[in-house]
Amino acid sequence: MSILIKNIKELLQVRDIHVPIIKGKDMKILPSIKNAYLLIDHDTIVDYGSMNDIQNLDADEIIDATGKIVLPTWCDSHTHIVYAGNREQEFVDRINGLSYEDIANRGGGILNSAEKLQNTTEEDLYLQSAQRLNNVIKLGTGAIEIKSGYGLTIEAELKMLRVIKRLKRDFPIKVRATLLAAHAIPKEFKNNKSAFVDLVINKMIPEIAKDKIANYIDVFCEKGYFDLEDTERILKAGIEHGLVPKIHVNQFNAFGGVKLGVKYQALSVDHLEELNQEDIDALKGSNTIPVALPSCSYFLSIPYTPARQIIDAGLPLALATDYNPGSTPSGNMNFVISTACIKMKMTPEEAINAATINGAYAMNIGNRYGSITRGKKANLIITKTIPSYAFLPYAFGENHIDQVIINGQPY
Ligand SMILES: N=CN[C@@H](CCC(=O)O)C(=O)O
Ligand SMILES: [Zn+2]
Repeated sequence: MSILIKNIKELLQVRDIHVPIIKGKDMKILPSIKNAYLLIDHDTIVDYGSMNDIQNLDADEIIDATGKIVLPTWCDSHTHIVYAGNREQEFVDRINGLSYEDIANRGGGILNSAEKLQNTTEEDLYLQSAQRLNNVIKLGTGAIEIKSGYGLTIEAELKMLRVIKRLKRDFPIKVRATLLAAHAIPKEFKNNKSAFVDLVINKMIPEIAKDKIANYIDVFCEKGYFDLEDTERILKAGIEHGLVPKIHVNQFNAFGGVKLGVKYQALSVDHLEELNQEDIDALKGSNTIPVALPSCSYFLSIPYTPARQIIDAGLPLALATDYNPGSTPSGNMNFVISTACIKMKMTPEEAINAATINGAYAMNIGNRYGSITRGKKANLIITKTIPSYAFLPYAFGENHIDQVIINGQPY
């Protein structure tokens, strides 16, 4: 089955040679072809170019994209979409004056979601999560990372990871799985955190790694959750079991988590709402990509990750949703891109690079995802008729997507 998309107003993120990561000033460059065509064979991009150079290309199906822009689907490298129920009551509590920290201290927050998840059947958890995944694909996400972390017991963490495995099997997009056993300290371990860290290291990581059900190891490195010593112990254990670190750091406090992540060659360090010069220096010369989650800052009214400081220091930056029931009940990458431009002063080119090639890097899937390159997966967004690609972040809150193509098939 082949598809020819012709008369494309502008084809974005065209890279003849695969580019693994985009940093600093280069993030301002978004290569494109105006008045373009793109040819798909089965699930793969096989050719593209200017309509002026098109040579009798034949295809089983032709899509006329006059007035429309075509770009690679979003690569969302940080989500928690497998969760049970919602936390809108906590949202109302925050409106009425409580902080995220106050709610967590009262036994709400992550512990609230863990209780809900433990009391939800695996089938129901799958159905709730599948609905969210289906929705985000329609919003243009073509590759996604999903974390555990609302289980907090071996059984419940395994339940989450099995649901992720089933989503991977049942949906056509690329799914990567992360073990985030150290997401919060369960009530039973309130006064004995080190016993919980021991459980994570001695039982959870070996058991889960044995099933080869996760790709990454994550820790919520934050005051009141897991400190540098806990994080280091967990990362070491994860690495010993073949898991690559990808961590939550600097959401509320900066105290050396970034440097620690770099020391253990984390693929990414995520959140970074609080960031100091020492963190920036640690990232320089490393292979660790910083990941910003602007929808989380928006929802919690906390600072935005200082994108300008990061990019102007010559570093790369990826953008992701953080879709979860507590700090970001939205998986809309289009909103992330708008918010990055509006609130973090990223240019549309920087935001699109951050959400495609750099998002793919943050999941280590750049060889097949993130750009329009011959041989990469035909995962594409076809927009509605819009005046330019800057219109995508500019006209925020509206859906500009006409069609999503996943593995060469309209979704
Ligand atoms: N900060 C840690 N984890 C999630 C929020 C979890 C929750 O509140 O349920 C995050 O990335 O924002
Ligand atoms: Zn998160």
